[in-house]
Amino acid sequence: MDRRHSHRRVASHYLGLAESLNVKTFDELFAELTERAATRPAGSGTVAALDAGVHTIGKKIVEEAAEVWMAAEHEGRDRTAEEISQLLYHLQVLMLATDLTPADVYRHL
Ligand SMILES: N=c1c2ncn([C@@H]3O[C@H](COP(=O)(O)OP(=O)(O)OP(=O)(O)O)[C@@H](O)[C@H]3O)c2ncn1[C@@H]1O[C@H](COP(=O)(O)O)[C@@H](O)[C@H]1O
Repeated sequence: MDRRHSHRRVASHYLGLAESLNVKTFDELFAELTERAATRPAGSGTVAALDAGVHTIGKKIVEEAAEVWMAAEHEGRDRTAEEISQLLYHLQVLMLATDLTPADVYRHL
């Protein structure tokens, strides 16, 4: 099975789960980003980040991690939660760029 077909299968699986929930979970966001990577819609920030490559994505992760730290020390719970969501997003972009799925990560938790 080629990589693009595999991405579509994963996306289809996760998008099915997302329909029954009111908030986006980690797995649902991953499904959405997987679909973006496979279909490459115009204007997608995810596609732009993937095209920029692992080095650029990695720098963004470091930046977002610092913003999480600063928010936690100085900006309160809501801002911290928002920054964590952005960090999770960029981690997922790195997972896609390195061909990792949530299952690959979960097996280490
Ligand atoms: N959850 C996110 C998400 N979190 C963070 N980000 C990106 O990360 C950036 C983080 O913001 P910063 O506060 O660091 O702002 P910034 O420094 O001005 O950002 P940059 O200009 O440096 O990218 C945001 O501007 C977004 O580009 C996200 N981009 C997309 N998503 C979701 O991912 C899905 C796919 O998005 P697209 O690929 O853009 O269609 C959609 O559901 C989006 O809601």
